[in-house]
Amino acid sequence: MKKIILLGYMGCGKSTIAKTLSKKLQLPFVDLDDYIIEKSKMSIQTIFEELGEIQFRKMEHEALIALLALDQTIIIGLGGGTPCYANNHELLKAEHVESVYLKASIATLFERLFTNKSKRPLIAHMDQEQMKEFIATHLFERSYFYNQAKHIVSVDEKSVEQTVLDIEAVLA
Ligand SMILES: Nc1ncnc2c1ncn2[C@@H]1O[C@H](COP(=O)(O)OP(=O)(O)OP(=O)(O)O)[C@@H](O)[C@H]1O
Ligand SMILES: O=C(O)C1=C[C@@H](O)[C@@H](O)[C@H](O)C1
Ligand SMILES: [Mg+2]
Repeated sequence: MKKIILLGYMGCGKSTIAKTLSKKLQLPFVDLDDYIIEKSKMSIQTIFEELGEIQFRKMEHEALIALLALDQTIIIGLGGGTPCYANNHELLKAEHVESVYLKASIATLFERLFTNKSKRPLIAHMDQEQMKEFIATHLFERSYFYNQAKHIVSVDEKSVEQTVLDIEAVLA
């Protein structure tokens, strides 16, 4: 069964876009971070603080394997780092997977993340300048993995509705 996967940097809009896409395509949507929260009964911040990032990455890898194996066509919104750890980017090359990289510029990401950083442990403690520098470096490091998606959709200066239309077009 097909899996439509949205991936990209924190704040690129995976969760937001997936909700609208899910209504439009009449397909269930599972957010990988929410799935981990539900299974572990812990918030992402608590997992990072109490178990550490390495344990989070293991939980994330197992959650991805479990969702890809579901006998159901669904939309999955990945965590920002998911394609960049374990062999997750290889799992995304499977034939039944349609992966879509929601590509956002540093400026777009900064604008969306600065006002909304508290639930994102990697950036929660940063000031404006630190965050700009962090996003630039981190996005550069991660782009190698993101660019292996089967489809790339740019999200800069687009409404949620426009991005959803663009995703539908690449999936058609
Ligand atoms: N055109 C737009 N498309 C998507 N999100 C937008 C747009 N304009 C503003 N936003 C805001 O940007 C933020 C995107 O965050 P969202 O949680 O969807 O990203 P994410 O990729 O799921 O991040 P994370 O990897 O941290 O889970 C939201 O606060 C959303 O309301
Ligand atoms: O970019 C990342 O590494 C992360 C993004 C979020 O979706 C969460 O999965 C977590 O905060 C880590
Ligand atoms: Mg999200």
